[in-house]
Amino acid sequence: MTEEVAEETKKAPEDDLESVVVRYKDVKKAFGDTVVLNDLNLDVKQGEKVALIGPSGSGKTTIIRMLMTLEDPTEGTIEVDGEMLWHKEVNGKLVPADEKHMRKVRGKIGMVFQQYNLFPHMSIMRNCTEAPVHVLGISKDEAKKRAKEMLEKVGLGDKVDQYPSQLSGGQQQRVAIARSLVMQPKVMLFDEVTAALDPELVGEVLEVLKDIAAEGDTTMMIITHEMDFARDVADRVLFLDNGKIAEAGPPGDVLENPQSERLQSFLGRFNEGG
Ligand SMILES: Nc1ncnc2c1ncn2[C@@H]1O[C@H](COP(=O)(O)OP(=O)(O)OP(=O)(O)O)[C@@H](O)[C@H]1O
Repeated sequence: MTEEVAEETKKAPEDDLESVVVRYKDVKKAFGDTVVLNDLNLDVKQGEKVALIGPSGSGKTTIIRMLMTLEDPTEGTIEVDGEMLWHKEVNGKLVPADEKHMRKVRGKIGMVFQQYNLFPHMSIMRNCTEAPVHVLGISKDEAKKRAKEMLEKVGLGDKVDQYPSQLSGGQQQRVAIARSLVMQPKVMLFDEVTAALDPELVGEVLEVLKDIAAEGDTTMMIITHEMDFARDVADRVLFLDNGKIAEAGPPGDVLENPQSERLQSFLGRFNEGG
C-alpha cells in the first residue's frame, strides 16, 4: 500500500462527513517526556467496525482511553457525534471542557474491557438496568424491555434472574456487552474482551461480537489480538506501531498483504502460534 492510499483509508470520504461518529484530529499523547501517540488523524464512520492491532505498547489502549475520558490528549481534538470531547469552543477559541460537557459526550460511548465487573449482588437483569434508569433517566419498564432484548441478542435471555456468580466468565462477558448496548451508545469500544477468559470460552464471546457486527448499525472500535476475528469482523484494520497508524485498510489488504516488515513480523508471530 502506498503512503497516499494509507492516508486515504484513515479518512471518511468528503461527501460522507456527516456520518463520522468519531474523529481524532492531530492528536498527540505524551506521558511526561514519552510520546506514545503522534499525529493521530482518524475518522470512524457510523456503523463502521474498526479493528486496532499492533504490538504491546503501541498505543491501542491509549487511543480508546482518551475516548473514555480516562486520559486527556496532550494536543489535538477528539469529536464524538459532532461534539468535541475534551474541548469546547467559546468565542472561536478552544477551551478545556467542563465535567458536565464531558459527561454528556461520554454518555455516547460504550465500553467493554477485559474485566467484566458486573455487580455481584445484583441479578443479571438489574446489572443491565441500573445505568439506563439512573444515568439515562429512562423508566424501569423501558430499561427492562431494552435489557431483555439485548440479553436475548447475546444468547442469555433465560438468565435474567440469575446472579453473576452463577454464570461462566464467557457468559458474564456477554452480559457486560448487553449492559453496554442497553445504553444505546453511538460507538462501542472493545478492549481485548477475551483476554481474561479461559480459551474454551473465547469463541462464544467472539461469536456474539460477530453477530452484533453483522447487524451493521453499531459503530465498533475493537482492540484485539485475535487476527481471524479481526479479519471476520472489521471493515478496516489499523496497525499501530510506535504511536502511529503504520498501515490501514480492509482486512484483505492489511492482514493478507502486509507492506512493512514490522507488520509482516507482527503477523508472523500469530501464524507461528497457529
Ligand atoms: N498512565 C501512564 N503513564 C505512563 N505511561 C503510560 C501510561 N499509560 C500508558 N503508558 C505507556 O504508553 C504506551 C502505550 O500504551 P498502551 O496501553 O496504549 O499500549 P497498547 O498498544 O494498548 O498495549 P497492550 O497491547 O500491551 O495493551 C506504553 O509504552 C505504556 O507503557
